[in-house]
Amino acid sequence: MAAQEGSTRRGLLIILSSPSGAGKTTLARRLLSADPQIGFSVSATTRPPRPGEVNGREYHFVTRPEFEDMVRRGELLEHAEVFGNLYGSPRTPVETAMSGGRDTLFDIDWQGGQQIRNSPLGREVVSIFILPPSMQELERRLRSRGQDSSNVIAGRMARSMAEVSHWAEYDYVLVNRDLDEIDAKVRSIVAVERLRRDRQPWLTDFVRGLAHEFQDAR
Ligand SMILES: Nc1ncnc2c1ncn2[C@@H]1O[C@H](COP(=O)(O)OP(=O)(O)OP(=O)(O)O)[C@@H](O)[C@H]1O
Ligand SMILES: Nc1nc2c(ncn2[C@@H]2O[C@H](COP(=O)(O)O)[C@@H](O)[C@H]2O)c(=O)[nH]1
Repeated sequence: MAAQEGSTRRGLLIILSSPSGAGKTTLARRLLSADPQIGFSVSATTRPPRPGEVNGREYHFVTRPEFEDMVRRGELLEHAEVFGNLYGSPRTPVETAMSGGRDTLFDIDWQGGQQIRNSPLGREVVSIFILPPSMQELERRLRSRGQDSSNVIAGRMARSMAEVSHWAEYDYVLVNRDLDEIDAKVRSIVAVERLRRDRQPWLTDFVRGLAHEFQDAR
């Protein structure tokens, strides 16, 4: 029987990083609603919830001791301290999705990106860094989000170039000027990455089938 297209592909790990406020969360929501093959990695964090955030949807909100227990038990694929809070990506949902051929989207900082890239799962990583069109626009976006105090916004702006300094570690780097434009670019990246030869293991059997057919016809 002919090999089935996509039958044994491992899911991609799509990592989005950027300075805070450049638009990762907004972009992630768009991608997830447009593509049912992609699931979101819901991080654990010790940060308190923002208005409207729901436990288990945006984040798993945990205490510092609970987070440290998760680290000790090896339950996190990566973890890092960002803006004074702990954040980490739970391992089990990602591994389950990967082996079921479903892709996972991460909204994580450069430290998390580095850890996953350097892990045994690194082969399946597609990493995308999002730049703001200008620092002035970045600050405007942080303010317009209306969810952080002036102090928090000042702290995030102060650390923004430290995050940007890791841009060259990523496979793709995009400037988020227009949401429709960047959304289309990210979707193209995902589509092309799914088509890489090493992500289509069924092709080996398919080509073997072509060879048999060729022999039989001679
Ligand atoms: N292309 C864009 N043009 C104008 N506003 C945008 C654009 N992209 C995102 N925004 C707005 O900028 C604000 C910050 O975006 P978002 O929360 O997605 O950033 P983020 O990178 O996820 O930040 P954080 O790292 O803090 O979670 C939001 O109010 C969002 O609506
Ligand atoms: N290394 C990780 N970074 C993470 C994770 N989840 C989120 N983040 C990053 O933290 C900052 C701040 O996020 P916010 O929701 O408090 O604005 C942002 O850069 C996120 O990408 C994680 O699991 N690991």
